[in-house]
Amino acid sequence: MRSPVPDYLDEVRRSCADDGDEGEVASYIPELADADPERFGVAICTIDGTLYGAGDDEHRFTIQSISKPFAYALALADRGLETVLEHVGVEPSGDAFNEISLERNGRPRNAMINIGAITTHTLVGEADASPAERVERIRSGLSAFAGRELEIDEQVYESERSTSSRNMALAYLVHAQGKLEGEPHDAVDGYTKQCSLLVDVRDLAVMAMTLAAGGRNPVTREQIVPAWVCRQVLSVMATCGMYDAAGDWMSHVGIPAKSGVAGGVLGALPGQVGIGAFSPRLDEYGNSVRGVRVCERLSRDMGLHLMQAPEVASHVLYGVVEPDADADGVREVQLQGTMHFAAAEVALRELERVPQDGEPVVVDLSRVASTNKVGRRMLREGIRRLERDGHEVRVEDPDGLLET
Ligand SMILES: NC(=O)CC[C@H](N)C(=O)O
Repeated sequence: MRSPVPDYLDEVRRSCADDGDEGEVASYIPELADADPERFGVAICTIDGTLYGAGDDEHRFTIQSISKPFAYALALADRGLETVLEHVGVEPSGDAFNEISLERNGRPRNAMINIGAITTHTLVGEADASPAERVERIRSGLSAFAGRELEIDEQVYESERSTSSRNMALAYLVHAQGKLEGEPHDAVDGYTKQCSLLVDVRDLAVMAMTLAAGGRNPVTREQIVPAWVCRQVLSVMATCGMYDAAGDWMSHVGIPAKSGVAGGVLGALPGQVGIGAFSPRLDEYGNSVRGVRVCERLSRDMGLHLMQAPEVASHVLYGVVEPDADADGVREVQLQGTMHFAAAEVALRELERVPQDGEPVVVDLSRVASTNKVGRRMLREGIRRLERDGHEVRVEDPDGLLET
């Protein structure tokens, strides 16, 4: 059998291209104005590292603002949440990406808009790192997310550097507020290099899936940043990733995402999928028109909205064997599925129904696919209480789920 997924992705790409060619290629960075507006690629990466691509999926473009969540991730990993929060907030700005969005205490509102991203750039690496060391930490860190060595597009870098007065003004403003580490000029120069890293949509899909998989690159299997960092980054992406269109995006598409002015869009759905899309024409917010369309289609077709309530709790119980129905007369509670808080609560209610007759009980976990920390703790506590009530409890746990 040939998997239908590539055919589906091709079809999505084609229909999103057919839906019109609105939007304008970014031109405030002179080099970007030369981009071929018809280029259009899309890729998705699954949690086991399988990659599907369609269209111009190997065409390289500069990452631009999609570097922001990853630089934020590295800053969090290198300097810790507290230090990063002292310099950059986590509130949506509702403003355009290059606005002066400062809180009253002088802190940029979030790390997804330029003013916050330039500040975040200076927090990557050791506190006393030189500007060059910082850029290299970012280049190699983003490469680890992508699973290959990324390079800077020198032409785009030079082009943006020659027109970066606005970013320079933003950096000086943060500096004046005492929230910028180092010199404004170094911050903007390094940030511009960070934005000039070259990627294709396959890279974006892997980078997105790494964020969506708690920091483990699904292809290289390397743990790039701790899981708490990804949770923080995805939260800020969900609320601030699409600039002033962030609320509309979250309710409509429901996937934490980030766009860049070169035309890239990255979407990361926790635990499920990483999406990369690219097409240079931008809408009024600076988001790729076709990239946005692709994400809308994928979300709608595949049920990827983050706030779509999952069906879980009703399928926790595989069965209960009453003692008289079983030849050896032992009560058996058979569980299945994924044991997180809601599922374990259902399981505990079933254990609560076991009569206090001092008879042995089997808790069968052989059909349980996985547990998280909370699910494990709750099940262990249920078993402890059954034992305390005088039951001999045998736990069938062939995969050692309760031991980890
Ligand atoms: N939205 C973007 O992608 C902006 C990134 C660009 N390098 C800038 O700072 O203006």
